Amino acid sequence: MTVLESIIDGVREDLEERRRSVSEAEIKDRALTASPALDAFAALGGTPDGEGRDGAVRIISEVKRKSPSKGALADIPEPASLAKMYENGGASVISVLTEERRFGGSLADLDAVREAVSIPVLRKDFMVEPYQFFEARAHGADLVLLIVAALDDQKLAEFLALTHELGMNALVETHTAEEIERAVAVGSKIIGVNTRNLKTLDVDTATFGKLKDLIPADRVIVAESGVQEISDVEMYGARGADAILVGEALVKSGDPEATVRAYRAAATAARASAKSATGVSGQSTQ
Ligand SMILES: O=P(O)(O)OC[C@@H](O)[C@@H](O)c1c[nH]c2ccccc12
Repeated sequence: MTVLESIIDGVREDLEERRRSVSEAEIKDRALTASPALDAFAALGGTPDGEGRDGAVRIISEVKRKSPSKGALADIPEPASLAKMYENGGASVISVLTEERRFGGSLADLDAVREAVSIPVLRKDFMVEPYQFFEARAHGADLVLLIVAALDDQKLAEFLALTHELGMNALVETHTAEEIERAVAVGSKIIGVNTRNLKTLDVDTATFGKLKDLIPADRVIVAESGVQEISDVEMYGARGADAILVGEALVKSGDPEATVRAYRAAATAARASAKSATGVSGQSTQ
């Protein structure tokens, strides 16, 4: 069994427990009466036809207590105040892990962050049942994560449609050329390349540059995972990331606000200079 499969087994068990206390009818009702979702695609710099982008590299800042690969990262007693610091530093989206067993997150964290910030919020979890999409919306999420490696084509299409019906966007996460092809084919507007392999947990940040050109330029392209220092965000920016998802480096930083600000500026500058060096949109010479 891969790590991903064993995480999903736990997610399903926890989900059945929640379903026993809040029925599907009830959670649907809460989803449909929640205040409307914010436009995460626009917040990440997306435009309808890919034209007129401003060239800024956005930072998706994550509230992450622990992970299966790294163990405990940070206590985060107040996710709301961390999220507020991220927002003040210029984050474009806040990602909140809601998976409990391996990542120490919860829907209560999502509620707290939603209350605290006015930018879009991503519910970061392992989405395997329609119930979770209603739940995400009911708890104020604007964006959900869809992990291509965890879904067959039919589920991917079904879940993307449900996400859009609920007024949300999806960050569709890939790790291989084949997964990118599937994400593109289903019409994903926001596509992430996770440089961490969720089956083995190995990180190789070069994966982003190798795969990025397979994603059409009218999609919002997100580099995910593996940022340790500012040179990593510069590399992702130079390789043409529209946005970068950062967890560990921000939760461990003594000054999350300044770190987000510095990452955004450095990635944007690196992207601009790579672009002017080659004359080709967002590509480096390698
Ligand atoms: O802490 P990092 O290396 O900056 O990674 C953040 C984020 O990309 C990572 O948390 C992540 C990416 N995809 C996921 C899927 C599920 C859980 C977590 C993730």
